[in-house]
Amino acid sequence: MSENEHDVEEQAFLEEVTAHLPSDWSDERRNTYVQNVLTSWRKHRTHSRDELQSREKYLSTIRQYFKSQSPELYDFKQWPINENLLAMLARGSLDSDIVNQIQSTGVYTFSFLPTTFCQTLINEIAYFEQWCVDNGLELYRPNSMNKYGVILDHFGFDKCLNDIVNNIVEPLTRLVFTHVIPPLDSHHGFIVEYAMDKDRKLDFHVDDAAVTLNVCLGTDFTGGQLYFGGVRCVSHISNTKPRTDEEIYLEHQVGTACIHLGNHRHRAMPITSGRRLNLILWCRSANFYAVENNHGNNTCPTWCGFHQIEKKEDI
Ligand SMILES: O=C(O)CCC(=O)C(=O)O
Ligand SMILES: [Fe+2]
Repeated sequence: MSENEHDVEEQAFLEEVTAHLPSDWSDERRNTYVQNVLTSWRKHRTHSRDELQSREKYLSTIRQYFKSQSPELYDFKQWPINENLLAMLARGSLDSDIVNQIQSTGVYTFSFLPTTFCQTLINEIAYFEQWCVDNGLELYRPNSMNKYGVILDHFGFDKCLNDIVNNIVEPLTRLVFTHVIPPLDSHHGFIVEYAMDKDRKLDFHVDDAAVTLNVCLGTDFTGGQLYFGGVRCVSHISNTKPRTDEEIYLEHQVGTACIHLGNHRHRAMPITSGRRLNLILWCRSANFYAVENNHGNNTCPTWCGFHQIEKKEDI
C-alpha cells in the first residue's frame, strides 16, 4: 500500500471518529482525544500488518518446501466417500437411512469415510506437525478456542476442502437447512485434537460459520461427546437456556460425520481417556450472513429455537 493510500485510510478513520464526538467538547479536549485514539489505531494497524506479513511468509515457506507423504489425500476425487451418500446427493432427495436427523434437533449424522482413510489423514497431520517442528515453524492454531490441532488450509488442503463444500456440504445444506442461502462461498478447515495432557474439552459456543461439517477421524478415546443446546439468532445466543427437547449428546464414531448450523450452540464434553481428532469445516455464506444478522435489525427469525417457543406460547 502506498503512503497516499495510508493517508486515505487514516483520513477515513479520523472522519469516523470526529463525527461522533459530543458537540460541547472544547477544541483542546477534542484534539487530545483524537490524538490518543489515532496513536493506538496506528499501533494496531502496524501490528496487523506485521501479522499479515509473517503469516504470508509462513504460508509461502510451506508452499515451497513441504512435501506431503500421501499426496492422494489432497485430491477430493481420491477421497473414498460413502457411495450411498454420494448417490443420495446425486438424486437430490433426503434418505433418512443414509443421513439421520437426531431427535428433530437439526443435527444430522451420516457415515462418511472408511476408518483406514481417516488414519492415513491423521498420519499426514502428524507428519506435517513434525515437519514444522523440524523446520522451526510455529504452528497456527485452528481458532481462538482450540490450543491443539492444525489449520488444513495452510498446507495444501484448501482446494480439496473447497470441493467438499461444493460437492457435499452445499448439496446437503440445500436439503436440510433450506433457510441458509447458498452459495457457501468460503470456508475454514482445521483439525481439533483432544488428549488427557492437551485440551480435554471445548466450552459452549457457536461457530463462525453458516454450516459446520464435523468428521471424527480417530483415534481410541472415551468421552468427548458433542453436546448441543439449541439454535439461536444473535439476539438470543447468550441469554436463553436450552430447552430439554433441544439437548442432545452425540457420541463420536470414527469415520462418521455430523452437519449442523453454525449458530447451533454446542460444546465438546471432556474426553476421559485416549486421544480424539476431528476434522472441522466451517462453511460460510456471505448471503446468509446478512440474513443471520437480520440485516442489522433485532427481529428474531423463525429458525431461532427461542422464536419457536415465543410462537408456541402465543397460541
Ligand atoms: O470437538 C469437536 O468435535 C467440535 C469442535 C468444535 O465445535 C469447533 O472447533 O468449533
Ligand atoms: Fe464448534
